Amino acid sequence: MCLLLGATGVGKTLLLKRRLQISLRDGTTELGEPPVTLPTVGTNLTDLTLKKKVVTVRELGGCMGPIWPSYYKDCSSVIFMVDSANVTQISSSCIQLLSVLSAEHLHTASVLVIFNKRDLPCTMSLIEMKSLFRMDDIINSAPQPISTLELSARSGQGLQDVLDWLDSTFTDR
Ligand SMILES: Nc1nc2c(ncn2[C@@H]2O[C@H](COP(=O)(O)OP(=O)(O)OP(=O)(O)O)[C@@H](O)[C@H]2O)c(=O)[nH]1
Ligand SMILES: [Mg+2]
Repeated sequence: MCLLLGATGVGKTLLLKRRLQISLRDGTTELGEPPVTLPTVGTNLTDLTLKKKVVTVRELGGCMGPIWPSYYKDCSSVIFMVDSANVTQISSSCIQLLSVLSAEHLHTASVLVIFNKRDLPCTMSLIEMKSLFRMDDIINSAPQPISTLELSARSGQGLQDVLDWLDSTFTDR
């Protein structure tokens, strides 16, 4: 089981919908306009078919933040998503990420931090976002292996890297 976490509106549901679209189209054609998403109130379970496995991803709505920890058991990997175009959310996202990393049940989980919405003109670069998050310090002090990626769930750019990360994470186990 992989948990998909992040503040409300960062693009978690769109990421899952895009992935399902790609698997239906065999990854060959343009994705087109993004499907409509509504804020996730509760959780959203999606089975993703990877190269070697089917992995269940559980999105937890951003509005569920206070009860995220009740889903941490039995989870082997975590994707934490950030909206790179929303500067007002950076500090709260950083605190949320630190709290996820310090959760006892997640100490052995593999973690991917995704900086989403790279298609927007106001988005900060990966280097800027990592520096604002002090990502190098976080990576050095956290018990988990942490990877970072840039994504546009809207255009699909970077989506293959997310799938490759999931593939390698679930193949190694
Ligand atoms: N431009 C742009 N918009 C995006 C991107 N990803 C998501 N969005 C938009 O952001 C809004 C929120 O996306 P959701 O996927 O519903 O966000 P969420 O993280 O699931 O939010 P909660 O379920 O409330 O936690 C929607 O209007 C999406 O179309 C992106 O990469 N680029
Ligand atoms: Mg959602």
